[in-house]
Amino acid sequence: MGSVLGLAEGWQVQPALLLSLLLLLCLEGCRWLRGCRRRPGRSPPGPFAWPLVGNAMQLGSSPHLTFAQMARRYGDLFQIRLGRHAIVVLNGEATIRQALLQHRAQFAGRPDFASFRLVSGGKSMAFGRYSSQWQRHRRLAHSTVRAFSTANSLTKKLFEQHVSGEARDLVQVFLRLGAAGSHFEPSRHLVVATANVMCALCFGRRYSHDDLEFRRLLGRNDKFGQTVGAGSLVDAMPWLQAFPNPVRSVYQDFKQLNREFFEFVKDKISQHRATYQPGTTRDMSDAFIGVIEHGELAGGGLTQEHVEGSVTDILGAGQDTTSTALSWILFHLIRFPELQRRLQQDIDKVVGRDRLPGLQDKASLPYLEAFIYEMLRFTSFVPMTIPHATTAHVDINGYHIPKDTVVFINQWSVNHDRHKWREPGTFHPGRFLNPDGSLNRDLTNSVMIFSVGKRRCIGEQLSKIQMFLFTAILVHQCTFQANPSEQLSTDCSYGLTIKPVSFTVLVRLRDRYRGIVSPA
Ligand code: HEM
Repeated sequence: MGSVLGLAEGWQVQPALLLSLLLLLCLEGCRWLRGCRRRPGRSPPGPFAWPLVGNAMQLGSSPHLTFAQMARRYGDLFQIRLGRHAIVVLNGEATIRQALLQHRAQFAGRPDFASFRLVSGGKSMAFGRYSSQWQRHRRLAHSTVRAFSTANSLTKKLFEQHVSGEARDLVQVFLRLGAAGSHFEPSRHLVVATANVMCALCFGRRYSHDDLEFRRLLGRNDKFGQTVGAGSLVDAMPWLQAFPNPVRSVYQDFKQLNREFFEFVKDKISQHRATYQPGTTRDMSDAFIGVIEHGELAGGGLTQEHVEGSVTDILGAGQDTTSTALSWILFHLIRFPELQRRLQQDIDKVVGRDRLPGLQDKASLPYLEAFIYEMLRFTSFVPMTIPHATTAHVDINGYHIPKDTVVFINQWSVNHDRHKWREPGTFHPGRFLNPDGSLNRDLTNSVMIFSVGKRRCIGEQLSKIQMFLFTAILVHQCTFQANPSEQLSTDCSYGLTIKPVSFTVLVRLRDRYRGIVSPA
């Protein structure tokens, strides 16, 4: 009955819909013909773009791979169209560095996308357009992140304690879940663990792994990434919102999850405002309230809502990325048991069995660092940066790019460049070690996953500490095994971050209980 009614209603709106589509098609056709006639000689090359949809049908399920293929044909800088947007795609280390470092300000914009305006209550720094106010916002966000993590040895120690506490808790959760020798899905617990690290910094509190409301709040990271990731059709083809289709559903989920996430943060910030005491900084929320509402930036263009915007940005960006990194680390530990054994041997030799690994051990564990860098390179799990836009006309590689052009930056292409990496499709941590076993810093620095230039990630140092400590503590305490009834596949779901398809693990405590981590 419901479906018959639905069909009848559908038929009533269809003529209007068809008319609008036809009109759009005509407008697109005119624009396309004009473009063909007027295309200046120095426009970047690129594949033929169809009216209305442009190159949308060619992107496939992994646009970064498609772009790398297109780069072989058109060069490292080429142009595509998605719906009504001309998009310049940058590939390869030289071209990306030239754009983002030699023309920093010109490539530091963000597109004026409707979805971007919804993030963090419309006051997002990460998705905000480039301006002098944005620069003040970014400086403040960056210095606040540093002040609670790597600014000096004291803040570093405090941060280490937060991460180490979460890693210990995670070991207990894993041992509890695997107590009866059962396999379980680890990813959602990695999300809670990393979100807890960020909640400790932002609000001075953490949540239980069993807190269903917290888990629900964090459980839709994929919908966020599918909407704002490069190649998303949500903003490129706004007319897709006019009738039911998968793009519209993803966008509806995106709107709701942004609302809920922002409300969660807003609630915490209002509690902080109510109990705020000048001169006392309990956490990042207090730090933002202090500077924006009571300090030197009061009345300086950043408003109260920038407090909520900044904290939402940091909490959102901080948990999705780092938890995805940890998922890929576990994935590679079970995929390559021999590498896991080598990591355990190294850690046992340096740390012993009577204490947990800490940051002081980092310099003595080059293979562990190499393993993490190889995970970053191999997966390139933020394959494309958040889309950029040009803030002015710019000439690069002999091509002219007009102001306000959307720019996609293909980090994956840098990490899988055959001229730079031997067998880039092979997982081989040893590539990052010098012949004497030390870490090759030049090579680790050239892995591109945090972007470069004015939009470079502000959480890089903080997340590197987390990746090291979580991995070291998990591997020191536990052995991870794949589920023999599961085929481990390197397939992944594409978005702003690419995630492994769901997999389960078996976790065993390595030693008898020695009082470091309490038994399950
Ligand atoms: C392994 C973990 C992480 C990776 C791989 C990563 C990667 C990235 C990338 C690729 C961008 C986009 C840069 C661009 O558009 O050019 C970015 C931006 C950003 N990241 Fe991260 N990130 C990570 C962790 C974090 C953490 C822990 C935080 C929080 C402290 C954070 C906060 C941000 C913010 C606020 C931006 C926006 C910067 C801007 O637009 O100026 N990220 N990150």
